[in-house]
Amino acid sequence: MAQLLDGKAVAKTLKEEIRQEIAQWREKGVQPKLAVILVGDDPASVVYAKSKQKVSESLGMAFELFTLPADTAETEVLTLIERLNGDTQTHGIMIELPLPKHIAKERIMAAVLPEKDVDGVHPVNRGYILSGQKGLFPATPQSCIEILLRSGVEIAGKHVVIVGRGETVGKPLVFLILKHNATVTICHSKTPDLSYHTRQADILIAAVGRAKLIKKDMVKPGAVVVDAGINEIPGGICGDVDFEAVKDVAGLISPVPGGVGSLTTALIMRNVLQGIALQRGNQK
Ligand SMILES: Nc1nc(=O)c2c([nH]1)NC[C@@H]1CN(c3ccc(C(=O)N[C@@H](CCC(=O)O)C(=O)O)cc3)C=[N+]21
Repeated sequence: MAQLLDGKAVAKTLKEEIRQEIAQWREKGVQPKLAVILVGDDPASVVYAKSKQKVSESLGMAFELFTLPADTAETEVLTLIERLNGDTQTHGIMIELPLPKHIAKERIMAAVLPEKDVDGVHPVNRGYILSGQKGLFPATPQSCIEILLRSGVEIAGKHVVIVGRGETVGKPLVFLILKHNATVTICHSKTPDLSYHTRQADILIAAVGRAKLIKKDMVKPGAVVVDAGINEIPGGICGDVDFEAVKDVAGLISPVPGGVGSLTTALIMRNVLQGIALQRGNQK
């Protein structure tokens, strides 16, 4: 039986660090603040926005939710973003996705000031992750890195196989992993003989959004398995890894829930703090 990569325990330590850093800013007269824009009433987005509010407040971060009706014009959303870009009291801005169809997601994502783009979706930040520069990067790929490093798993020199090439997890993760000096293979739905590749992994990361895709015979004995998937199933959520089977062959494995997902909200908060540093020009 594999050992667990305990996301909840890692999140607790991470939140404590963030809470302290927020307290330090407040002592200096800066109240870190996150603004979230929710257009329409996508039920998952409502839950995620509320969860960010709860975590913000528990860490001493100010939070404001802007809820706009589903038929809000794109220009109106852009006007709100412009106002928040210019508001020195707001350090992080994120827009809950999906947006209603009449709004061009790309224009919205490009409108947020890169230094306030705590979701890491602005084209400039997507570029910085490639070039290895300081920037704001998406929370879920950062969560994969943090759960490994903070559980004592070395990344450098390992063969990391990522399954999934999505814009929010798989693709950005390639560059974060490379920065940690691992060798990276990226696989996806069109990869022939997927299990050949996954069996080569010292560290296997699943981020495809297909429930229990990764089976026992796809994992090298003793490998570290990180599950970044969140799939809704009757009665709850499950990951991209068939946990019950894979736990018998892996050396370490992250559960869902209680794994990678436990860190993502905290990493949004850390991005707000990173954003403050960028906004002040002292690249921290
Ligand atoms: N519009 C939008 N906003 C988001 O914020 C958003 C999104 N879409 N799409 C997906 C990602 C992922 N994300 C998570 C946040 C918290 C947990 C979390 O706290 N998970 C707990 C379990 C929570 C439960 O039991 O339901 C855990 O894994 O331990 C997970 C995942 C937000 N996202």
